[in-house]
Amino acid sequence: MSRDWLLEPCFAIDEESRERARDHQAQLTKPPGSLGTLETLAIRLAGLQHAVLPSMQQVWITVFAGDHGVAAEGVSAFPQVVTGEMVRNFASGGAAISVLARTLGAMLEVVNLGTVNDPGELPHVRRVIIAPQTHNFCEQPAMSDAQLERALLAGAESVATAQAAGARLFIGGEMGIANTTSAAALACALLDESPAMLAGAGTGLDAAGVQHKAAVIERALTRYPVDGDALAWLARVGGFEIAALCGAYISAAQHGLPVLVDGYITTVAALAAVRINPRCREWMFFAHRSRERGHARLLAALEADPLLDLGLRLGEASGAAAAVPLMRLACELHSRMATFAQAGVSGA
Ligand SMILES: O=C(O)c1ccc[n+]([C@@H]2O[C@H](COP(=O)([O-])O)[C@@H](O)[C@H]2O)c1
Ligand SMILES: Cc1cc2nc[nH]c2cc1C
Repeated sequence: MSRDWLLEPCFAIDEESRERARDHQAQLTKPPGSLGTLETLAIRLAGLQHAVLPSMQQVWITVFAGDHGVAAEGVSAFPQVVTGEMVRNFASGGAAISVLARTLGAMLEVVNLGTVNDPGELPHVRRVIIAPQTHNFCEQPAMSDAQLERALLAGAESVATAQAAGARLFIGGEMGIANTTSAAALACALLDESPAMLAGAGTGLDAAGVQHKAAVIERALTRYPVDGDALAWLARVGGFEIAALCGAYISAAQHGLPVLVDGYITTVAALAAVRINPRCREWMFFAHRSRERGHARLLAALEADPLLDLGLRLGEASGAAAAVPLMRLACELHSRMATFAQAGVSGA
């Protein structure tokens, strides 16, 4: 299986639509710039969607789920069986993201990439079982190159389905017990940062638990050569769902579909995607600053200014879903407000 597709160029941004959207904003009945980020969101989206009046009606959410061998190191507050149990909960409509997606009228897909207690065939769950879990990366690389390529491609497949369904925004979420350990290890490798800076409480570790988690990451990282690109590090310490998100972000940018990045783990996947194909950064919006320690450092590395800061640390695309109404409001204001001329209001 090839990975050459990851380096294909990203879709062109329509600068003319973006500039016409900027001019349009200047004519709306408000002091210029007074709607702040609600203005710049609409202007950026115009360039990305190739439309002076962008739309945020059709939103697609994929939650990628996978289990992690490093869970055996006692790095999560919850047992590993929760990953598979939550896949079932996503499917039956009881999870936070199920409620959020229904409320937003967003399409929700779950991709099971491998869970230790496999919930089997379920409605709205696509099965791309790579293995029951990754290897414990303290002992051996988390996955083989072939497994990495399969996971990256699973992300691209979700983007293709989203686009065929008419989505104007792609949201990726994740579910995987111990995946904050995997994400932190990957971030430490990519940013040359210490585990103490980037390892946090995850699902709810206490201070001693976080210290243990940082020590596990420290020990794991010393197993591997210091060099290596983002793909090498994804295979060494990543997760199936993190790799799938990375593939989705790159594919979305290549196919002209803007993405809204969720929380800590998804931001690490976004960082890996940008390292692999830097122009995909232009297609990313960042939803929120997670409570997880290190997220601010990751956002800074991506020069990202997230829309919300609500103290969320759930994952499963919940923070991104919470930011969708703001993106919708930005589009509605942009396309429905009266201009000074239409309303007979005097300009400055
Ligand atoms: O997205 C976040 O910012 C976030 C922060 C902390 C935890 N999580 C979620 O919690 C799970 C991983 O936590 P842990 O402690 O098992 O590594 C995983 O399913 C994530 O979706 C997510
Ligand atoms: C219950 C539960 C739900 C989640 N959703 C995303 N990560 C999660 C982790 C746990 C533990």
